[in-house]
Order: sequence, then structure tokens, then C-alpha cells
Amino acid sequence: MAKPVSIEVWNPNGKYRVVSTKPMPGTRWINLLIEQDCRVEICTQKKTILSVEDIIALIGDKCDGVIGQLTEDWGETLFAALSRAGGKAFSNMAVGYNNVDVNAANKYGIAVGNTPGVLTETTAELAASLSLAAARRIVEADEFMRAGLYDGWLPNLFVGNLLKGQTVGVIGAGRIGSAYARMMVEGFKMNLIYYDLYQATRLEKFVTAYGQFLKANGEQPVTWKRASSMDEVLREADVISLHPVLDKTTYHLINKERLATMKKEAILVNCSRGPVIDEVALVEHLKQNPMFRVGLDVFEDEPYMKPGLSEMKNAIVVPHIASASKWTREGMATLAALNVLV
Ligand SMILES: NC(=O)c1ccc[n+]([C@@H]2O[C@H](COP(=O)([O-])OP(=O)(O)OC[C@H]3O[C@@H](n4cnc5c(N)ncnc54)[C@H](O)[C@@H]3O)[C@@H](O)[C@H]2O)c1
Ligand SMILES: O=C(O)[C@H](O)CO
Repeated sequence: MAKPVSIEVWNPNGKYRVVSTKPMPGTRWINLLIEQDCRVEICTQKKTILSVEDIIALIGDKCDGVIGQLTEDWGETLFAALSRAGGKAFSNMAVGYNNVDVNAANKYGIAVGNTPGVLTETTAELAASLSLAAARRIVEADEFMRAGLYDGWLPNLFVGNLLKGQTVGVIGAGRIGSAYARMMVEGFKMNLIYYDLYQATRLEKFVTAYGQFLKANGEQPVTWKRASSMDEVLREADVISLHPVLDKTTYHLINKERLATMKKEAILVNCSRGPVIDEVALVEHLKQNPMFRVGLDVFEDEPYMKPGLSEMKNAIVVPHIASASKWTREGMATLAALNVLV
């Protein structure tokens, strides 16, 4: 049995007991729960990733709903425990829910919620930031300055890629993929090629209208193409950003063979889920192709990186912060609370 976990309690006499496995930003989410007569218990344990046993201890004998995190394994064991405690709702504070076994939740009659929409632009902005940072070698250049190595302007110093007029490829043109595509097309006048199981009609209309606007102003119009396969995107694009859900169809979508089809100087960005890329194959590809660059927010075995990745100068790595803006994180917490209330 896990040791008792430390908690902070709000509204101790509330009728319904709602547990949040982590403190979340802002107070709006707490107030919403209190207004609906909930006793709110927040786990304050100094341990980033809670185990299934820790969460069972938090659920206890009576629990009406839980707000959990993407680092937790919400499968049969936890839904059974929540059901035994009388629980009716589980809310994942994330849009991605690959850590949640929805069939197990259904089996126990527990409703599952996630937090889409409020993180779309924030996540797309990080993907755009990684694209720019990789194209212009910002992290390498910053390290160079701080190491005191700069001794004057040189024609060949940190030469990178110009984005204007190049092709941006998006794999998974849903909410975030489409928002990222719009930023890159409108902001940097890139042409778009995308692959998704469904047609991104609004995105296509946007690029068409923007192309017409540019043409009317005497500029080269931007173009779009819906690729018939993912491989077409990999072959043709200069910057490729991954935004699909993680499921069986997208696991190791980017593997050794597919990396080999990409341009030698391409940029690959991943703000979806780590296992979409075979990270071992990626490290090898980065070693063999020093002009190929990546920007990664997510990793196959989070929080770890595969051996060799942290030494690669052509990789920019950040710790799963794509949705980390104040507005968005408070919005995610608010949505997460609303999910357990409905
Ligand atoms: N790094 C982060 O912090 C962060 C933040 C937000 C979301 N995410 C990840 O991004 C994902 C996408 O979020 P969203 O809100 O845009 O979701 P969404 O459902 O709007 O978009 C996902 C898209 O992927 C497409 N897709 C599914 N399978 C595919 C396949 N095999 N090939 C190509 N496309 C496929 C879907 O058709 C859909 O258009 C989430 O599931 C989550 O895992 C990560
Ligand atoms: O899926 C999500 O929402 C992210 O990974 C965290 O914001």
C-alpha cells in the first residue's frame, strides 16, 4: 500500500468530494467546484509523476470525481478504484488522452473529459517558436555567446534557413495543426502541404484567400496542397510539424525509412506526443545529417530522452511546455473542473 499522500483541502464540508492529483494554476477552477458544493482536495505531494498506488490512496473510500494529469496511467485499475469509491467523472487536464483507457471508463460508467480548444493557439505558437529557433539556430547561437566565443561578425556564422517561400508541411491538420499552418503561412509566407485523414476545408479557404490578397498586392501568392499520403509531405516540405493524436495509427509514424525520405536540410518539429517519432532512429538520423534539425517538446519515454539526443547540436529540446501560457493553463484548469461538474 502506498504511503498516505499530502493534500490541501478547500471547502471541507462540501457534499461532493473532488480530488485533483496536482495543484493547477489560478483559483477559478476551485471556486467553480466550491460553488457547486464540492469539497476540493488537491494533492501537494512533492513527486512529479504519481503512481497508480498513490492515486488509489488519493481516491480513498469516497470520491465523486477526479481531475488527473497526462503523466498518469488511467486504466482498468484506477477506474475500478474510482467506481468503488462512487466516482462518476474523470477529467484529464490535457487535450491528448492517450493515457486514458476510455473503454475501461465506459465499463465502470465513468464519464471522461479533456481540455481541447483553450490550448490550440498556445501550442501552435510553441511549434512556430521551435520552427524558427531551429531554422535560425537560436539555441546554438545563444550557447556560443554565453560561452564567450563571439569575436566578431563573420559571413558564415550560424547560417540557417530562410522560411519565406519555402514549404511548410503539417501532419495532422486538426485544431493545433491548422493554427500552426496559418501562423507559418501568414507570418512567413510559406506554401502549405498537409496530410490528415480529413479535409481541412477552413484551412484551405484561409490559404486561398491569403494567396489572393498577396497577389492583389503584387506579391507572390502562397499555395496549399492536401497530400494523398504522409510520405508526400515528408518528401516535399522544408519544415514539417507533427500534430496528430497518438494512437495505433500514429505510433512511430516517423521512423528510419521515413526520415531517409526527408530533405537533408529539413526541419522536423514535434509538439504532439513523443512516440509519434521513433526517437532512436531520430538520434541516428541527426548524427548522420548535421544540417537536418529538430525541435522537440515531447519525448518517447518522457521525462527521459533516448541516449545521444541531448548531445546533438541540431536538436532543440524543451520539457513538454507547448500549452504553458498563463491564460491557457488557467483555461485548462477551468475546463477540467467543469468536466467533473457536468
Ligand atoms: N505538447 C503539448 O503540450 C501538447 C499540447 C496540446 C496538444 N498536444 C497533442 O496534440 C494532439 C492534437 O491536438 P488537437 O487539439 O489539434 O487535436 P485534433 O483532434 O483537433 O487534431 C488531431 C488531428 O490528427 C488527425 N489524425 C488522426 N490520425 C491521423 C493519422 N494517422 N495521420 C494523420 N492525421 C491523423 C485527426 O484527423 C485530427 O485532424 C493532441 O492529441 C495531443 O496529443 C500536445
Ligand atoms: O495534450 C495536452 O493537452 C498537452 O500535452 C498538455 O497541454
